[in-house]
Amino acid sequence: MRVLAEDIIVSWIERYAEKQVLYDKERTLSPLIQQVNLSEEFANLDSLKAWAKQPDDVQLKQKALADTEAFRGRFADDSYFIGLKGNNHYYYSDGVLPPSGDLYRYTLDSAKASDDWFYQIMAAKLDMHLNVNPDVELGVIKLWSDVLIRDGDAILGVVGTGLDLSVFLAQMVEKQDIYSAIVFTNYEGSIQLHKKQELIDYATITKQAQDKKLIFSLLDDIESRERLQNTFVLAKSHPNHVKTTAVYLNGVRQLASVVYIPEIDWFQTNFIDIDNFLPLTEFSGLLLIFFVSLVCALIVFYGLLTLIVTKPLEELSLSIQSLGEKRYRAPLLSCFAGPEIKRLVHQYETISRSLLEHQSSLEAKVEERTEALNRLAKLDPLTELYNRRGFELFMEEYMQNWHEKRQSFGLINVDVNRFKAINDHYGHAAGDRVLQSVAAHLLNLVGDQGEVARWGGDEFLILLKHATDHSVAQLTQQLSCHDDAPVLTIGDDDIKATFSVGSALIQENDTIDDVFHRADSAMYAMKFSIMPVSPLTSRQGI
Ligand SMILES: Nc1nc2c(ncn2[C@@H]2O[C@H](COP(=O)(O)OP(=O)(O)OP(=O)(O)O)[C@@H](O)[C@H]2O)c(=O)[nH]1
Repeated sequence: MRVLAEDIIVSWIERYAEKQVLYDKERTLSPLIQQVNLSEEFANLDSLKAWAKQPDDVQLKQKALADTEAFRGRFADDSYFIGLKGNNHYYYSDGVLPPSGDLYRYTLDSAKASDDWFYQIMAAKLDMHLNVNPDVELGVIKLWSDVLIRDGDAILGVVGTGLDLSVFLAQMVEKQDIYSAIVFTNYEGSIQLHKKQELIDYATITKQAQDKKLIFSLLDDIESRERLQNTFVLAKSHPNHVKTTAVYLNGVRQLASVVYIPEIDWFQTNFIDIDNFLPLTEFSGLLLIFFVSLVCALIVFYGLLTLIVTKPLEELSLSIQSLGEKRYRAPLLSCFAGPEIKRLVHQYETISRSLLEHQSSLEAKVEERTEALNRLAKLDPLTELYNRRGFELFMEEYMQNWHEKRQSFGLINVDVNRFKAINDHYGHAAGDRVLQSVAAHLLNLVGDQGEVARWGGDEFLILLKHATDHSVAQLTQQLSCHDDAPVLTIGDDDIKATFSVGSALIQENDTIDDVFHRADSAMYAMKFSIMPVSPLTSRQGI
């Protein structure tokens, strides 16, 4: 805001100051410029030049003074002065003839400081010079326009007229409306017009450099002085155009606008206190509008960002999370989602779908394998009957049904007779095949009336559901009957597998062990009763 404000002020001041210079030229400075022009015309009077060449020639003097007196009325101050180099005489005329009756006032003396201006102007060959100088002899302070009397390269003297300084100073105070200071300086920066008269550098031409009151010394710091000096150089190269620079004056940051006025070889410098002239508070309305606009823009930006980026990414994140938690939910995209995000989500969906398919096929396979392993863990690999572990699960289930639903069951213990002898005689492989045929035989007998298991070695167990004394006895009878025993042909031999069978029916307060032991004991009772009469093969009659 500061930069903006200052830009506005600077460009405004530049325009204002340019206009003002033109205006000042017309109004304030035009009398001065006019006096300078008149002084130049005055210095060119032929009779004056002729007299100046021979200052002691009385006739030439009379002729010249007649012409200068005729000219005097054209000067605003109705006065003029003539200083002749030839005899160092100083003439002054303001319409009042001195008692001597001669316009001669005194003789200039190069040794006198008050007369130094005369010799300096000629030495410096300043064709035109404006000078604020007290006239000690006459006791007045005037703004003098000094012009050289020349005859070709030869300098014959200095003429000019004075203007009342107070008129200019009054006009400057009038003009000082928006400015903190208006300063007119000569070509080297000596202050010629200033509201504070004590700052005016009187008779600057005759002073030593260190004694001059320069505008630059008014400034607070070296940097400001250098900036103003550079601006003077710049302004001189662009006459009548305002050049600006920021400086510190009286502890305040000010904008100095400098313009060079070639007609009088002066600079006009106007200082303005920027902060005071246009404080930032003036911009508070603008600031408020800017702030509200900024907030609105941010809200719109946030909304768009949310719609285009944040929301779709959030959806994507939720979807990824759901994927990790195995409850996949496809991301829902609004039509505002950015094209890049849509592309990203689309790619994510493709990948996640294939991942899900792969995962579900893997899971199915794992489940299948687990089931197979579970089944295998409960099965006897040789006979494919339930093994001890699988059968125990059934025993638990049957016991539970007994306790909860009073479903009775019977347990039948079946042991192959003399199986060792089969093994020993026909070999282990043959023994395996006998066990397999026994298993098939038992399954066939039991059917869906119960479960069959290989308890270990050549020992099998049967669980008979909804059993009664009768059904248990009937099955036991069937198993014990040697005529119905399974026969396996190995080579020329038919091997008949006969069984020792013991059974028990669940009784009140029985544990499964009780039932098991009763059946086991019954089986052993039978085994001991029939041993060792059962034949190994039907043909051998062993
Ligand atoms: N071929 C084969 N033999 C087995 C298997 N498991 C156990 N056996 C054998 O079965 C035989 C069982 O012997 P015993 O317990 O004495 O049974 P048995 O010879 O029928 O004697 P009794 O029960 O008194 O009639 C042992 O020789 C075991 O090595 C098997 O999976 N396959």
